[in-house]
Amino acid sequence: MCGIVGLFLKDPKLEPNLGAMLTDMLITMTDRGPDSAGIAIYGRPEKGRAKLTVQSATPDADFETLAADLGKAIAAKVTGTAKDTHMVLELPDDRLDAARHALRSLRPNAKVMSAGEGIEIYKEVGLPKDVAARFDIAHMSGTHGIGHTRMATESAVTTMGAHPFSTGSDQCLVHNGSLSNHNSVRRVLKQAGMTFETENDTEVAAAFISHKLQEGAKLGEAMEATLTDLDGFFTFVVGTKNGFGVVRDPIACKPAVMAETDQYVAFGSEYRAMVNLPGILSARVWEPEPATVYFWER
Ligand SMILES: NC(=O)CC[C@H](N)C(=O)O
Repeated sequence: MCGIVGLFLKDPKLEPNLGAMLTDMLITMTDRGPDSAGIAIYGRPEKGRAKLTVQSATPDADFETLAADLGKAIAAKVTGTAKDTHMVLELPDDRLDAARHALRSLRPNAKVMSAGEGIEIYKEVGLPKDVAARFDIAHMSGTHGIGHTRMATESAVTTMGAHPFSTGSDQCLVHNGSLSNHNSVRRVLKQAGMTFETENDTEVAAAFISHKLQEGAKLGEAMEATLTDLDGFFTFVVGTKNGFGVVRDPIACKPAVMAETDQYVAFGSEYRAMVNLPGILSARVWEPEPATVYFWER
């Protein structure tokens, strides 16, 4: 099981409703994954600024002076917005690497959920309705987003084991299925310098795509490579700063439905995730083909 939803907006008029639409879609998929839930939201990037979303199990202690401490450490203006166990830190985009580095010594127990110009990732153990409420996802606006509700197969039920996984700037991936060769792919990626936070198979898929993108591949090419190099079952939905992609393994036993109108492209593990979207009754609705890469970029 596991439930996936995704929404890539073409019509800017829908942007204020992105969080509300994704929340509704994800809650519909609750019975596909009771363990943990997460959402990646891509907001419109602000020129010269970047965002670092961090999570802490002890937010009161860790977040109170974090923005000021980080600002001092990297000699730049840093602002922080806390939501429950997560905090979004905004800082100059050329100080992002320095900020990640400083965070490791300033707050050794804080975890980086995502980094980039547009992306924010919120994920925790729990049901979609509770996770979405904790982070007030329904009031977030943005250009595209991806949600996931997990029934664990490959690693422990923890915050870091929840999807989406982000292994590169403005990148994320969610997965329904299980990979049989993730340990050997992880070894190869580690040798190439990629680092991992969990024993999870999906994190390997995310890092595989990030590594291909770092090597200069386009999103479509990186996703195509999963079909030859990753073994097992998968439906993947991938997000980048400007793009949104879907790919299923050649057997495609993990369900997937897509819908497209002039206003959006939507993904659901099942059609019922999309029933409340505007104009769904006249949308083009189809099942993505096995071993076929679909992607949209602005
Ligand atoms: N049920 C699933 O699709 C699980 C996805 C992935 N293998 C995980 O454990 O996180």
